[in-house]
Amino acid sequence: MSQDNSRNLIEVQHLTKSFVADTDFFGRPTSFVQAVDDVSFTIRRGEAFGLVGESGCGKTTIGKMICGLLKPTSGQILFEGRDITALGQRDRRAMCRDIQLVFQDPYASLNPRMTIGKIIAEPILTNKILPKDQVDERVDELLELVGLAPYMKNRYPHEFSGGQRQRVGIARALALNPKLIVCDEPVSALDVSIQAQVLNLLDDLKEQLGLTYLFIAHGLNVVKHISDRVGVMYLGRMMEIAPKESLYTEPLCPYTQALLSAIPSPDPKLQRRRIILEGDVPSPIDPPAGCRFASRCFAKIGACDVSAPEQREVLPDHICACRRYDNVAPELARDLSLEIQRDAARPSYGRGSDLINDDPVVTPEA
Ligand SMILES: Nc1ncnc2c1ncn2[C@@H]1O[C@H](COP(=O)(O)OP(=O)(O)OP(=O)(O)O)[C@@H](O)[C@H]1O
Repeated sequence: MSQDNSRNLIEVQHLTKSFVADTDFFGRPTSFVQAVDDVSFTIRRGEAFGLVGESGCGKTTIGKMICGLLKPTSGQILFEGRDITALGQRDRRAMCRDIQLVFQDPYASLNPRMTIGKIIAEPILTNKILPKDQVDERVDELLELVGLAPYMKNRYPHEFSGGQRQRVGIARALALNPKLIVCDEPVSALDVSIQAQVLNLLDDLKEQLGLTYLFIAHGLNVVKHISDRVGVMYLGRMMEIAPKESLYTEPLCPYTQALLSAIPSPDPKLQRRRIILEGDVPSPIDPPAGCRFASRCFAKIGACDVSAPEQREVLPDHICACRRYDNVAPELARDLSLEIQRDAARPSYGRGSDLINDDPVVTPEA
């Protein structure tokens, strides 16, 4: 990864986290869940880094380790060049002011007994950011920043809609002027129409306040709008990292291609070639020895079962951990990003045709 380090706000290096899955009669661990395994990536100042992958692949665990809520098993997290995993409690608390979290569930993340004014003021008072007589004014300012009226501060969370509650959660995260906000699936609990509003708000705040985001989501469609670069995870491993433009048009890893093919087309007259992955995700307690995705990969070769390739920069700024990245038909990648006209002849994939899962093209109703 050749990069100017001063551009990076966060550098995650060989991060690993395992949880105890089971213990024996004496309470000694007998098996472990490998939630995150040797993951490395950077987040540059002022960028939104999207982290995607299906449920259980380790996204939230990474977010929690960056926020200091979980201690890594091994690896480093450099924040402005300092390893936050090695800090003492006081230094970590100070550092945590710079890294705030917006939670997935706006219904569960706000204290129902506090007014939203108090919820937003709490971190300011606890961290003694402002004199008490200025806190009220700051709360009004934060409410306006997230599109809520200051008079609403005397209301309780149950008096707000899901979208409004998520705005309160964002205001609370902004209260300490953080440098990085970890957004853990911030819109997945909201209606689709409200999702777009909250995503637009986050995008506007990023421009206005020069924020940096780690934006966690299940699917590539949610992060497409907001992210500058995207990392794709599978079963604890980082499979691919690329700028948004190249990830969506030139996905190199077969798993990324499968995720992209699952994005529904907004135009019913257009159809997209779907890659249906067969089989289940292996258990994180006993993950495959080679590439984590090998058991479901349509492009795998024998070596994929034996050893996992390292993450490496295979195109400028495009990192991939797949030894088959140059063997999967480029036409397939193009079809996934450009979409195929419904009546167009199906393209021949040549070399890739024996590799891809040639499932039928789904034809939407006219
Ligand atoms: N405290 C814990 N104890 C034991 N196992 C855990 C713990 N937290 C997470 N795990 C396991 O670690 C793996 C990764 O979990 P994580 O929540 O990071 O995944 P995720 O990608 O964020 O999933 P989701 O999108 O569903 O939130 C899962 O197998 C999960 O069961």
